[in-house]
Amino acid sequence: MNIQLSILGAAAALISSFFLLRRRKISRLPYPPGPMITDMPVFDSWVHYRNWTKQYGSLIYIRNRNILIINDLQVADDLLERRARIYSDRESTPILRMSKIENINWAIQCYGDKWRKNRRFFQQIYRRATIDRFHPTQYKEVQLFLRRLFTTPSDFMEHTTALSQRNIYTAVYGLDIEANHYIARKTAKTLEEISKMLLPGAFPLLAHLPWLQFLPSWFPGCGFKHFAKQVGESLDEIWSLPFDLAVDNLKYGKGSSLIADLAISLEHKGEELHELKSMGLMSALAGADTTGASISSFILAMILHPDVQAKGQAEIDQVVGTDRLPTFQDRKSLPYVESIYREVMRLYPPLPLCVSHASIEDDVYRDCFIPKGCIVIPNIWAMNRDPERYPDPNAFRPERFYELPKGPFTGIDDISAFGFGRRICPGRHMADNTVWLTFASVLATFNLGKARDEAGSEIEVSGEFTNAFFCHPKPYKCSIVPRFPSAKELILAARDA
Ligand code: HEM
Repeated sequence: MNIQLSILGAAAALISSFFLLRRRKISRLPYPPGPMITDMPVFDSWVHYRNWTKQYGSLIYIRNRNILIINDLQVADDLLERRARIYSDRESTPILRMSKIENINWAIQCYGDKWRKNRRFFQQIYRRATIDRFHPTQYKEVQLFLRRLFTTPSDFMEHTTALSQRNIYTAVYGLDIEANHYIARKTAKTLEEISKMLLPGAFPLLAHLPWLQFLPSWFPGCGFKHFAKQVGESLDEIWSLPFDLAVDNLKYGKGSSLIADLAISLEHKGEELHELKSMGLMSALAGADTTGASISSFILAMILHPDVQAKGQAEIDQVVGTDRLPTFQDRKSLPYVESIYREVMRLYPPLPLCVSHASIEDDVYRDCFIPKGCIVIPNIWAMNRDPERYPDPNAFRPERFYELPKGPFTGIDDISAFGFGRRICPGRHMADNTVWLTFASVLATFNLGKARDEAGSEIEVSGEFTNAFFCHPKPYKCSIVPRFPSAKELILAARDA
């Protein structure tokens, strides 16, 4: 017995000295090049990060903040996909810990069993094989969107927000929730606040003086404590409120829903019930703004590129005709529309800096040392504008996908707007369907153009985007008119479809 113990002890000592020696050896390697930054840029940071490439290359390490910025798709693929075991963690900052939102918002949960269970549960609902279950909701909501565009075209931005929110509330909770509903407003506000917490440079004082978190909230400079607490309470509320409504509706015979049906079947399983509620929360939180941003960017792109719009419309007229709306079955026959979709997602990724990943182990890449605990920022915006991969990268040119030898219908994971590796967006099949169907249906029925002022002159569109965590067009004006007389009938007839 004693001999066995000594052998085990010797083996353990050998293994730990091996790892110690290895760490010493690899930590002598240089870090990837990069600047020393006191305050990280908060606005247009993806542009700043891309501009650093000229000086430091596409892999940039900020040593005093332990932040790695990836500006290149190949590097993202090498690290976040192929070494996903190392790079699938999230950073747990003091502000996030204070808000206690990690417990139910698993998009920011650390890589571990809890996150794994939540994600597995979520994926069962949104996996590709069963994603068609959402088609009826998607048709219904897109048709409602068309009718609203027809009735009050100048409110198109509100209609876009409503479409992306309603799609989730109807599909998951069976609730008829408009954008001005308390739940929708609270969710949008909470998301805005959480995204503030996720910005690398957003709480500079706390980043420099982390011990401030232990002082009371009335102490000068500690207002962030109150903010964090209030975000935690808001999140709790939107975690429960729509869920309770959906369950009550089922109990009192007012209608069933995906989430309520599952809740009944999981009634006595506490942990799974928790995951179910988080599934609903995460759908609303992660799914609405991102989808809305893509649709808004599409409308803007069509105004600015009437030639592209006309080509998309011509393809639909030829393949679908003018007496019905496009369906998912038409998708594979509409390569130019697909190319428009891919180009919108390339140029205007709603989350230009993805959601930061973090590493759980020391690593060596291209002869450089990347330390454990490193925050990894995938700069999707820069990757999608890489001139080697996309010549003339700032031009909106769907032909770059249309003219590919294999055509535009490559896998959904080729759209790098959805992130990477084990953290890749698990709602992407749902998002892909909603966004595509909206683009195709709008092209089929409306002409989008610049609005005109009272004197009849075109109102210029700035083409500006928000520049913090989310990237979506700033408010702009637009003219939306049915393409031909029978388009009006098509839009209104869809009510009974
Ligand atoms: C156009 C629409 C969408 C875009 C561009 C988008 C993009 C993203 C991105 C970039 C991430 C981070 C991935 C990473 O860390 O590597 C993400 C995560 C996530 N998305 Fe989406 N998303 C969209 C729609 C949706 C929808 C509709 C849902 C739900 C139905 C959803 C649910 C989630 C969840 C739960 C996560 C967290 C995943 C995790 O941390 O493991 N997203 N999304």
